[in-house]
Amino acid sequence: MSTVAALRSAPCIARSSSRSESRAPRRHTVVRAQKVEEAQQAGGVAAGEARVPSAAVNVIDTHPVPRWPEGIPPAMGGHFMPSGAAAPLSQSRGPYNNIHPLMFTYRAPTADVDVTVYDSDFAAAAGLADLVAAASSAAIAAKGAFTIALSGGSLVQALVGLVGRADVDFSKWWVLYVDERNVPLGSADSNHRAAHEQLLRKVPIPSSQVLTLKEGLPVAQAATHYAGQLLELGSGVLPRTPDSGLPQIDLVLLGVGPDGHVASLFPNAKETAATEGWVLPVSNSPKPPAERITLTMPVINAAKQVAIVALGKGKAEVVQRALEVQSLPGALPVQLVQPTSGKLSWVLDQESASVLHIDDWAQGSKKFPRSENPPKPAAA
Ligand SMILES: O=C1O[C@H](COP(=O)(O)O)[C@@H](O)[C@H](O)[C@H]1O
Repeated sequence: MSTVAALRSAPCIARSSSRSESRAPRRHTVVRAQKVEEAQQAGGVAAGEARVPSAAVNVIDTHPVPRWPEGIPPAMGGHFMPSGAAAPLSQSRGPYNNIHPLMFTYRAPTADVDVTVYDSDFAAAAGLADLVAAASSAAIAAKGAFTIALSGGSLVQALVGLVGRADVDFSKWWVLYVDERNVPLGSADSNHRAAHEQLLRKVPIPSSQVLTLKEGLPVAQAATHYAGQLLELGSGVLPRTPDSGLPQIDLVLLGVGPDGHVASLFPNAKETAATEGWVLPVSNSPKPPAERITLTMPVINAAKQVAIVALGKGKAEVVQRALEVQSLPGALPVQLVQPTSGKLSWVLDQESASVLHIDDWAQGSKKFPRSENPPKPAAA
């Protein structure tokens, strides 16, 4: 197995075997992540090898045409031939050759990814609470405030582990929404309502520090208004990234839909490809309700830390696709979540991780697409 393949498949894996009554889950590190540069320093990868398709997952070359003289990278849906080389670029001129190839691009991740598998959803909620508490303490120590962006959907149920945490200074929190449905805040469809019921009403966060959607506006105006609220926070609470001037949220908590959507960034939607703007309107969400506002992918990726929380059997398939099968860019928005300089963590439980091939990762044998992997030798 080449080092390249090993590195491509080497997020930091930890399995938790916490008992449900324990707040601090026991963890057992199975694989330690190794950054490309570290491997190069250690002589594991020749400098030229860290190119496309490279040691990093989700890399797409964005050079002008001809872009992939050695074939479409597996990250773009190309595949390996039995020799191990990428399949050659197709010359066929089918009906789809008007697709704009640069609408979606993947970047090389700059940081390690860690994946933690907890024994149960309860243990995952406790682990998530630890992760949030640590991020909160670090931010408050650094700037006296903590900004956290919450998703809706099933994620909010995993936030219950935060209730009653005496080590968290909720008075310094600023709560934003990763996405929100353009409905009244009291609606059963409102992400704010769900977060309020599960967490916000149970912890002492000042209500003025919870940034909610302005009700009753056309969706485009609602998005602009929400972006305005973020701008008004000022850089003491919400610093800007030095290079791009994007807001740097301390912690973004994402759920992931079975179709791979995160926030309200849906597969192959134009909002998912947006490279500018902080908050966008979505007027035709394939998942009801149709009208939403959403942070953009660049804002999500500018965060100091991002955690993707996927729990339960219903998430098993998308988790496996996201972590083990490269999709065409944009087809699985969760694969576009690659913090520019921040850390990315996956929080899973046994059910959502049930179809992952984690043992293969430890051997560094993961190759995309999964079906191209050689069969494992039968156990003696
Ligand atoms: O519509 C939404 O869906 C996603 C995923 O929700 P889940 O219930 O399948 O976990 C969620 O993350 C997003 O915030 C929400 O608006």
